[in-house]
Amino acid sequence: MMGPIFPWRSGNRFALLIDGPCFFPAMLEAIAAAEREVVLELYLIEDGRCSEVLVDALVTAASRGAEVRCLFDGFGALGLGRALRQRLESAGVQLRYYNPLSWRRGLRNLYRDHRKLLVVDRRLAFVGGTGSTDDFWQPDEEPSRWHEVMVSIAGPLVAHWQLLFDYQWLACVSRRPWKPEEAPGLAHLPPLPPSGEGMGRLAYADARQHKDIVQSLVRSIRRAKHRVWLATPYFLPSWKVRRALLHAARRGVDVQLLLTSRNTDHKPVRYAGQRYYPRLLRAGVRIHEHGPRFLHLKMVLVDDWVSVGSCNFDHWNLRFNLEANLETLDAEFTAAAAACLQAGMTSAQEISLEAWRARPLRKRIRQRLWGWLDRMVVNLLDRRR
Ligand SMILES: O=P(O)(O)OC[C@H](O)CO
Repeated sequence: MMGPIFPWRSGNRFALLIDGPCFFPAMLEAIAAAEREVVLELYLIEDGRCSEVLVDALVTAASRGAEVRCLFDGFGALGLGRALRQRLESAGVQLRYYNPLSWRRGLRNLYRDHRKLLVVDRRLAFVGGTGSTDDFWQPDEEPSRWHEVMVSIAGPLVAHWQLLFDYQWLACVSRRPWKPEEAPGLAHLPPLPPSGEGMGRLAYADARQHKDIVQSLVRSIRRAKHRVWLATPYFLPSWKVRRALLHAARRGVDVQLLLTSRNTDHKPVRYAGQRYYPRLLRAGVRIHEHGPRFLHLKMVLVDDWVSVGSCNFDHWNLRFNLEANLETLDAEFTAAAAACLQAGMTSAQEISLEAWRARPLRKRIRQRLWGWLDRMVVNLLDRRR
C-alpha cells in the first residue's frame, strides 16, 4: 500500500444520523455556526431543493468571512448547474473538481472521488454516504426517498478527516501523490484496540494504490466470532470479501446481508450481484432485500466493530474510486448501528434458497446476462494491468 494508514484514536463522540431529514439539518446547522472554515467533499451533487439550501448555507458562511472550500467529483457534479456554481464562486467559495471528464483521459475517466465528508472549524465532521440531491433530502419531505446514514464526529479524529480532505484538495491541482512522511501515518494496519468509549479510525481507499479500507474489512470478517451484518446498495464484492463471508458463515457466524430490492437506481448492478446468492445462501448467509425505499447506506457491523461511509466494497469502487469510511469500536455507536441494520432487515424481504431456486426464467436470463457482462469487463480490465 502506498499511502499512510491512519491510527486509532480514543476520546471521540459519534452520533449515527439516520436519513436526510435527520442529518441534513444537523449539517446545515453546523455550517451556519462555522466561524473560520468549512470543507466539503462530495461525489454526487446536482440541482434541486437540497442543493439550493446547501449552497445558501455555504454562501452565508463565506459571506461572514469563513474560508469555504468544496471539492466535488467531476462526474458526480455534472448535474450541478451554472447558477449554483456561480452563486458559490461569487460568494468566494473555493471550488475544485476531481478528474473532470475529458476524451483525452480515456479509461482514466473512470477514476472518481466517491468520498462524502464535511468538516467545520476542524472540530466537527460529518461522514457517510450522502450526496446533495433531492433523493437524500428535501426540506419538509419525510421520509426521504433514499435510506442513508451519516455520522457526526467530534474529537481527535476530526483532524484526520481534515487531513484527508487537504491532501486531496492539493492533489487535485498538482496531481501530487500522497507523501507518507507528511501524514501521521502507519506503515501497516494497526491491531484492533479493545472496544472502548469513542474509539475510532479513518480507513480509506485511493483507487488501486491504497486500500486499507477493504483490508481492514476482510481482517475483521476473518476474525468474526458472532456476527457479520453488511448493508450496501451495490453488491459486487471482490473475491476476498466473498470468501471471507462464506468462511464466516460456514463456521457458524451470523452473516446477514442487507441489499436492494427492485427499488434501486441501477438494476443491472443488482442483477449482476445476484449471481453470488446461491453459493452464499448454501453456506448459511441470510440475504435481505430492502423494499420500502432505496437502500443507499453502506455500513458493516462485525461483532462490535463498525465500518460506515462511502464504500460499497464492490470491485468497481475499489478499482477506481477514492473512498473513506469511519471505523469505530464504541459500545453506544455499535448498538445504534445494530439497531439501524436490524430495522432495515426487519422491513426487508428475506430470500430463501428454495425461493431463489424457483425464480422465473426471465430473472435467470437477466442475472446471467448482467453477471456475464460484469465478469467480462472485469477480466478485460485485469488484462490491461
Ligand atoms: O455511488 P454511490 O454509492 O454514492 O451512489 C450514487 C449513485 O451512483 C447514484 O446513482
